[in-house]
Amino acid sequence: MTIPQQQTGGMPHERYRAFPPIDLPDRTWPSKVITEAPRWLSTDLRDGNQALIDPMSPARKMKMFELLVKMGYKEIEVGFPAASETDFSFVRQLIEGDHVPDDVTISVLTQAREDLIERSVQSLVGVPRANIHLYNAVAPLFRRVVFRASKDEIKDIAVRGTQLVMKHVENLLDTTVIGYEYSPEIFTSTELPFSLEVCEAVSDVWQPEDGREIILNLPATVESATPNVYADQIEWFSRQLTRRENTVISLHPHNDRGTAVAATELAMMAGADRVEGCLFGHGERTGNVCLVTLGMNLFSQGVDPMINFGDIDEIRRTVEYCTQLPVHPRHPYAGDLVYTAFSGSHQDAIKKGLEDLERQAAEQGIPVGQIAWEAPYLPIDPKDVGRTYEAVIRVNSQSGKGGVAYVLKAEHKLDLPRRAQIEFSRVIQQHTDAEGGEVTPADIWSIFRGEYLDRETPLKLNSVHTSSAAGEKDALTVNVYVDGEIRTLEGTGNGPIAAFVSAINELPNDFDVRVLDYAEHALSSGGDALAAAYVECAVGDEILWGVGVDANIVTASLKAVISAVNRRA
Ligand SMILES: CC(=O)SCCNC(=O)CCNC(=O)[C@H](O)C(C)(C)COP(=O)(O)OP(=O)(O)OC[C@H]1O[C@@H](n2cnc3c(N)ncnc32)[C@H](O)[C@@H]1OP(=O)(O)O
Ligand SMILES: CC(C)C(=O)C(=O)O
Ligand SMILES: [Mg+2]
Repeated sequence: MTIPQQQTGGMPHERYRAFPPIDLPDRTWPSKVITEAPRWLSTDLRDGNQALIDPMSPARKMKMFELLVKMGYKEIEVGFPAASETDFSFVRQLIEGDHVPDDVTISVLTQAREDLIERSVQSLVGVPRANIHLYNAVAPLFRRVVFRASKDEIKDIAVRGTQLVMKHVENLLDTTVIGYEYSPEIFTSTELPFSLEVCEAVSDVWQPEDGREIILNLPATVESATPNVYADQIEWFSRQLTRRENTVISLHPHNDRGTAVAATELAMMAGADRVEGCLFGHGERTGNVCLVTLGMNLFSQGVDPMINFGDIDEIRRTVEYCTQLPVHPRHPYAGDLVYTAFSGSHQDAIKKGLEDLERQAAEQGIPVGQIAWEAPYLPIDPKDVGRTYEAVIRVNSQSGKGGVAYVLKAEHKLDLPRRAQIEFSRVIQQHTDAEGGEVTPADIWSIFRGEYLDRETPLKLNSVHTSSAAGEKDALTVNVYVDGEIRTLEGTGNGPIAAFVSAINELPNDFDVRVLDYAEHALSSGGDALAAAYVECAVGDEILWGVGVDANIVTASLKAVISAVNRRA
């Protein structure tokens, strides 16, 4: 057999260069395990907002702020107040309206320019605690193209900016505790020793000590390497840095390569203390790292994210309202389809998994919600984020018996025997092949009723008169409509079903019925309980299942026999 040879994609890949590896042979992060949540900072109102087609109105910003507070974020970057009157007045609105809880620190971003720093500081008057966040780009490309400045001049922008922050916050210090964050923008594309040199110089100015931390935020402003490179950069930086005990190393990953979550997690393993990101990965270009995915990834590993994602749909709806952008239906943990299985083998495994959890819970006498989660294809229990199981299993042309059976059991308590499941799933398959698309639970129920419960010809049970033991045998008298005409039938047999079958086999219609299998179960408990009966019959040369539901189990069984007969082609 010849293996087909791949052809060149024909694109100009030679214009791009691989990112060189970091020389760190004794790296320790690959064998670390994340055991606690980092300090989180939400930049939804800054980096997220600056990248929206339609930046948030004050009302939308307030909704976002309230959501972030409610979820548990304690550090929130609320804007770039020197950028616009809208941003400035939103910060004022938060402070003057007393919207910032005591345990929440807001921060504002500024370039290292005195007028902008001064304006940013003014925006914070009256808040008990806030962080000023200053940035300047330090990477070679930016030094050459944007700033046209030498390394020393770039370092000087950072140093001077820090001095200016300290100068301008002087007047606030009586009423406000001011913290400081510095970002060497484009950290990941900058020579590590130079980033370190700039950060050390900034720290020399700020003078961190016990009770006076500095946040050094090391952004992947444009993600340009594999996640392991970011981890190496963070481990290298963290090891070299002086005053490490009073420095918070913060990550600010963007998602240009689609690997921001992975890069963040590896960089956390490499020693970072803090993570900046946005809900659902909003932010410039492909966005900032997604705080929902990061938090829920921790949760799914048994680590408390220190954020409440318990009503994921409400969080998603609020973010969609604020950003006016939709969350993808397959977004991890939150998308419409992420706890949904369409394909047959997945549905089968999920159904068995959920039943197994219920069995374990019953055995241990505790609610399912207290059992350690382990279910095929479902990394977390959808109920933990406020979803229900109803939406888990959905049926289309790729679905098998398990999904259909699951819907009938979950929605109508009908627990079909295995071969009946196979038979009914073929009925559904005919429907999906003919119509295409998804079959909703309502469709499934209507098809099921039409197929098994609602057919009334040629037979329809009118009433069961007697069912009594007659010696070894059961005797039965029933009134049945046969082709619309009422008839009283009598029969005997080993049990009421056999008696009924012998009676209908006496009819001139030549039904030729034999019972092959039988199952029954209660549908509900209590005085008005219903029972379901399933009978597999040979009717002439066809093998057919019938289903009957009734308050009386004997009547349910007879209805099931009639159901099978009426389904005969
Ligand atoms: C990676 C990030 O997300 S960084 C945050 C980016 N966010 C934003 O920029 C949103 C808000 N910004 C704005 O609205 C505007 O940029 C403003 C109002 C702050 C400033 O606007 P302008 O004064 O028109 O300047 P502009 O934004 O074009 O800045 C370019 C100038 O600032 C300099 N500059 C850029 N960044 C910085 C910085 N961090 N520190 C100091 N100077 C800087 C540039 O070198 C350039 O200088 P030049 O004019 O001498 O060539
Ligand atoms: C301002 C900085 C932290 C930034 O947003 C980035 O580098 O992406
Ligand atoms: Mg950013």
